[in-house]
Amino acid sequence: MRIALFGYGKMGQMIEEIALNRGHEIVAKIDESTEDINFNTMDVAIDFSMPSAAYGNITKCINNNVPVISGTTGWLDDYENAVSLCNDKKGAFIYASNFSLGVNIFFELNNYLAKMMQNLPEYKVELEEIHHTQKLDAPSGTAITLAEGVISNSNYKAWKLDHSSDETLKITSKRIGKVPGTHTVEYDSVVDSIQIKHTAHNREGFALGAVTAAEWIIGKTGIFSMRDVLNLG
Ligand SMILES: NC(=O)C1=CN([C@@H]2O[C@H](COP(=O)(O)OP(=O)(O)OC[C@H]3O[C@@H](n4cnc5c(N)ncnc54)[C@H](OP(=O)(O)O)[C@@H]3O)[C@@H](O)[C@H]2O)C=CC1
Ligand SMILES: O=C(O)C1=N[C@H](C(=O)O)C[C@H](O)C1
Repeated sequence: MRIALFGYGKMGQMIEEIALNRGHEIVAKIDESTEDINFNTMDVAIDFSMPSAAYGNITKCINNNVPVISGTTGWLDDYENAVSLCNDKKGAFIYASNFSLGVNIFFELNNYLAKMMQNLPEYKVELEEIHHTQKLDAPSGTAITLAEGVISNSNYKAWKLDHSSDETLKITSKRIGKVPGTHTVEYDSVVDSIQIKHTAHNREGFALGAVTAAEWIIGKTGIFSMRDVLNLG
């Protein structure tokens, strides 16, 4: 498979290593906004760039009939526009806030736990995410997906960074050293607490998931998720 990398930073480089090990070819490494891209050379594009760049990269790929996998976070105000464009152009697109197998299992666990807790008002739920100090967005995309999972199974109407009320779910973001990504969901009551936690030890799981998604999307048309790729139901 001929892969173009949009974004050749920490994730782009890790994806390159895994893709080469799986027998793929990297045909472009794009690290800045440019008009000079030959879309005919690529079978699939993988975008791990920057919040300000992702939407532009994704739309260019869709407009040039290239299936696109995006893991960039912090651009979701434009997600529905990307979906509309992809549907209009009969393209193929996957966004995931987190491509790792472990986190996608954690998402399922979070939804299941939220359903069990939804009629237990004595427990108050909060989320925490910890990432490296270079991260540009807060809260993390993964924390937003977790919050959406809690919200869709509870009376909360929205999430809020660093604040909570009866209506808003609190997300705390911490930026520490080189932490690859740690997410915790905690239900706390006067008598006890229940915590579920995912800790990434490195970036390999994210990168392997993105390459797996790129392999999976070839030949397909539509908007997909990691649930589809991993066949999680
Ligand atoms: N979904 C998931 O599983 C994961 C998502 N992420 C997300 O992926 C994104 C990238 O993370 P990471 O690799 O750690 O970040 P880095 O900062 O290490 O890399 C981002 C790269 O994008 C480049 N870039 C800047 N502008 C453009 C552009 N217009 N087109 C293409 N590339 C551009 C930067 O170049 P320069 O330095 O020259 O500006 C940089 O090399 C983040 O949004 C992060 O949150 C990260 C890990 C997992
Ligand atoms: O920026 C990162 O590094 C990560 N970003 C993603 C997010 O915002 O959830 C995924 C992972 O946690 C690493």
